[in-house]
Amino acid sequence: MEPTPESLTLTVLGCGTMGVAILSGILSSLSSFASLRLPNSASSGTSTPTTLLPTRFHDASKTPTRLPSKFIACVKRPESASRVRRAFEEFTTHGGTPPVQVYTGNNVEGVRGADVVILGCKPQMYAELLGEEGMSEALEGKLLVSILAGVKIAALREVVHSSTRVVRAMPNTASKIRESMTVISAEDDISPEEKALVSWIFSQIGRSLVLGEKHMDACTALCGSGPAFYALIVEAMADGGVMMGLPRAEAQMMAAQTMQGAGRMVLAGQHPAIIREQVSTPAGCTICGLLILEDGKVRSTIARTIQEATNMAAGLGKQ
Ligand SMILES: NC(=O)C1=CN([C@@H]2O[C@H](COP(=O)(O)OP(=O)(O)OC[C@H]3O[C@@H](n4cnc5c(N)ncnc54)[C@H](OP(=O)(O)O)[C@@H]3O)[C@@H](O)[C@H]2O)C=CC1
Ligand SMILES: O=C(O)[C@@H]1CCC=N1
Repeated sequence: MEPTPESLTLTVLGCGTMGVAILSGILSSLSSFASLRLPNSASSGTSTPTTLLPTRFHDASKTPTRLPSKFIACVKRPESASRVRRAFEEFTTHGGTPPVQVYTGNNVEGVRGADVVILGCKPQMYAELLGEEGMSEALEGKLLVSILAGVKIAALREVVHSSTRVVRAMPNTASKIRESMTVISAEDDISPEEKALVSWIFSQIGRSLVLGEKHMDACTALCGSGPAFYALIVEAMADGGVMMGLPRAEAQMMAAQTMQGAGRMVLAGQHPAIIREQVSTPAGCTICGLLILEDGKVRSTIARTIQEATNMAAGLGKQ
């Protein structure tokens, strides 16, 4: 994927589980864009974003003028570099160009080559990474998008160059299949073009919305940790099916597809309480099951799970 004059280089500084998920989602989005491009636009030598972008969630009127088309991933260990390279193999171009350049132990170089940097290390490590010799200069004038749980914009600003703009985003592992829910938080120093770029990036890999930073810890619990919580519920539903004689694989698929269906009905505008009432036939089996859930305080347990995970998220990243 050759960069064009309008294109940007995106570096993921600390490319582990989330970095790979985000880059895979973006690469997958860009490859479906490439396959959708009209022949004459492909031969014109330009890659100006058009409404042909295959984004389910992006408002085309807010497409930034420059989009990422070159990618760098920074990791610490050589074995991670091999894992990251393997993860992106499927996006290798016909000419054999690797879709992502992987840097090991050379963060400053990776950031120097970037226009936009996604910070994807563990929360406790940001000061070490951003404090490396030469890093402040490498980040000068650039946009830094932190996906770190619990680390505030003000804390990040303290360790970067004064001209670096900092945005927070909280995506989840479903970025990889372009079904993330990402919450973005930015302050007043971020230009409309930069906001559009961050929204574009995360709308390639799912839905995104903007909220004030005071909500970020709750969003971390709900969106960031959410896949783990829902996975536990899917397992529990499947276990119930297995208990009643269903084969495991089929029970798991039924549980996951039914969860997706319920979620999509809510996204389509149905209130969860209406969904619940419509399924609950008088004297039927659904109301019987719902009462068991209420007896087990499942509603309160799940709500308190978000409460506790939010409190925990708030404490992450403390040195
Ligand atoms: N996991 C999740 O579901 C979510 C996580 N987050 C946040 O995303 C961040 C990353 O999480 P996750 O992807 O799970 O973590 P990982 O541990 O999988 O990834 C961290 C990455 O940072 C790299 N790294 C560590 N030290 C350095 C260094 N000195 N130089 C360069 N790279 C370095 C690691 O490289 P190496 O492998 O070589 O050690 C690794 O690739 C966290 O801050 C977390 O709060 C947010 C939403 C969801
Ligand atoms: O558990 C964690 O700390 C990270 C942040 C959100 C999801 N995983």
